[in-house]
Order: sequence, then structure tokens, then C-alpha cells
Amino acid sequence: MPSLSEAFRGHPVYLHHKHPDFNSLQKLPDSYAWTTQPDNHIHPNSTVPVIDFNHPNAPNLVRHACRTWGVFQLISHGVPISLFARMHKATLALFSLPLHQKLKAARSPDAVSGYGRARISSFFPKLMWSECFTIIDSPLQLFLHLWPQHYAIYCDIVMEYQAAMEKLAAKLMCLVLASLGISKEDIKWAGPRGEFDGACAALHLNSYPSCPDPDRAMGLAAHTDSTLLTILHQNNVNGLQVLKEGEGWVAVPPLPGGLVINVGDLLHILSNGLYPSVVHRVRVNRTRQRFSVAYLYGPPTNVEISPHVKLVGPTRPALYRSVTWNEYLGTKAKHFNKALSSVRLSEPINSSFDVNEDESNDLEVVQLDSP
Ligand SMILES: O=C(O)CCC(=O)C(=O)O
Ligand SMILES: [Fe+2]
Repeated sequence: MPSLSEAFRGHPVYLHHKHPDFNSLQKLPDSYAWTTQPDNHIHPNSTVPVIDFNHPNAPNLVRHACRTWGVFQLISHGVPISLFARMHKATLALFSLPLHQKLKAARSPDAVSGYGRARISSFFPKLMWSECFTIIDSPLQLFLHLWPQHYAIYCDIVMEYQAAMEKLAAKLMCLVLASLGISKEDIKWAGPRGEFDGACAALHLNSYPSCPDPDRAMGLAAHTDSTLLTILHQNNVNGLQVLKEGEGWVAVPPLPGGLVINVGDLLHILSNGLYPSVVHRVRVNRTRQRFSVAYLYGPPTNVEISPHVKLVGPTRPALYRSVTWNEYLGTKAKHFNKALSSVRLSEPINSSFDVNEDESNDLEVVQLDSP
């Protein structure tokens, strides 16, 4: 089975622009000014559901949130707040390094790990006001470049965070599957105790520096994640927004200790379109730097993911063909927002939504009907 790094390397996206030193930019350069004003309207009265992991009705709450939003905020998940604090300290330390030091761990053109721009940058004509550091498996080699003396303390924090996320992701998978009426025994790679041992994951550390002209800039453009689930922690600065069908962009305010859980494209496929992968983006602001740590979680790279048999029937045929994560990463690298429709077996019922013209159009929004 290809490792996740190999899977990404097999489907490179090339990002040609030089890395800027954001701190030295007093004015928004043209290359960062999104010519069509991004849709700055935020739906004021809508709130992403907040779910307590230990709530007796959690599966139903998750089902409702995933069907109607494709995202929820999770509380009482058992990951100590002190670990988030240490992870954010490490993230801050990393992005505060001088540019020349960060570039020592720069992502090579065909690789995914290391310092660079968001991978989705290549699909947009304008640049994004953000920096990204991707870690798959051990951070050791990368951190040796960044902190030749002090790499060990940062490695320990990241590895502790990865271990906590791996454990939480397996528990979340059981909850999400239960919410679909699927047990862990129905998923071959779940393992006997639902530990999902073969799962693969990548960690995205994201930094969104304060910006001299935030209304015309974009931190991270609208996209869906190619994962089963994404587990995201944000510092206490607003910026994350999700697209709610029929309503528009809705802010996802940081909740102390809360985690944002995104439905990714592979869960969209596995749920036969019942749980739509959430379209999200990040806006920046004039005064405060925003950080986030995203744990991108998926199956073993060679496992076929298809609409689960329990969610397929005479009135609801399989809407997607089966794909491995490895193959889907290739599809995403080629088709980006049209990747889901490209593995769709029948015509989408409704495949468009309004985003501005700078943003790639035609992310797929599935009209849900009862399973
Ligand atoms: O920074 C955020 O809140 C979002 C990050 C994100 O969407 C990603 O890393 O895929
Ligand atoms: Fe994302």
C-alpha cells in the first residue's frame, strides 16, 4: 500500500510562486487582491451545531448535523485543553521563525510535507494570505531543519497531538458510522475493536497573518477536504466560514476547547451523498493572526471507498463509484472542485452554488432525500 506521502507525491500540484514575508508587506500586492470582491456577507443568525460527545442522543445529533451542514463543533471529546495550548505554542513558534529558516523545511515541488502554500493554491488565479506546514507521520526530519537545537520539544508536542487525534478520530468514526446505521463490523478496515489501525492522516498547520486589506484578500479559498473527516482546532480568532445550502456563508466562531469536525469527500461517497462534504473557506482580518491545526483523516490509501451497501437500495442507487484515497487524491489534483462529480455515477440533482468568480465554481451540493 502506498503511504499517504507517496500517494500525494504520485499526484503532485505545482506551486510556482515565491514565498512572501507577510510581515514586510504594508499593502496588499496585486497578486493577492481578489479582483471580484469575495462575498463578504455572513449569515448572522445561523449557527453550526455544537455536539457533546457524551450526549445520550449523540448519534442522532451527528446525523442531523452531517445531513444539514456537513460540519459540527464537538465538545467533551476528552482531549485536554492544555494539549491544544501547547500545540498552538508550537505552531506560533514555527510560523514566527524567519522566512529563510522556514524555507529550510520547504516542501519540494512534488512533495506534500513541509512549509509552503496551501495545496489548493494552484487552482486559483489569485494567491492566498496564508502559510501552511504539512506533517505526515514523524515531524522529525522537518523539525531538524527548523530547530537544529530544540527540535525534540516540538516533535514531542506534535507526536502527542497526532496520537490524541488518531484515538479521537477512531472514536468519531464509530459515532459517525453509528449515525448512519453502520457498525464497525460493517467496515473491513475498522479492526476488531474499531481502532481503525490502518487509517492515514496528515496534519496541516495553518497561519493567516494579519492583513492590510482583508476585504479584498482570501486566507484560504472555498474547498472541500478529500478526507473522511477533518478535525480542526482554531485559535481564538474568527475567520473560518462554511457554506450552508440555501443560506450562504456562515461563520464558525472558535469555541474554547471545541473542535470543528468537517465531513470530507470520502465520507460523502461512503454515505452515498447523505452527508455532504462541507464547503469552507477562511477570511483574514486587519489586526490578528489566526492559526489552525487540521487533522486530515482518511482510510488506508488502497482501500476502496464506495457508497455503503446499507445506504444503497432500489429507491437510492449508488451515486458514486468506488475509489481509493490514493486514486481520489489524483482526481482532486486534476479536477479540484469537480472531483466529486467526476466519480459520480448519475447526474447530480443540483450541482451549483454561488461563489464569486475568482473561486472555482461547481462544487457539488447534493440535494438530500430520505435514504
Ligand atoms: O484554517 C482553517 O480553519 C481551515 C483549514 C482548512 O480548511 C484545511 O487545512 O483544509
Ligand atoms: Fe479544509
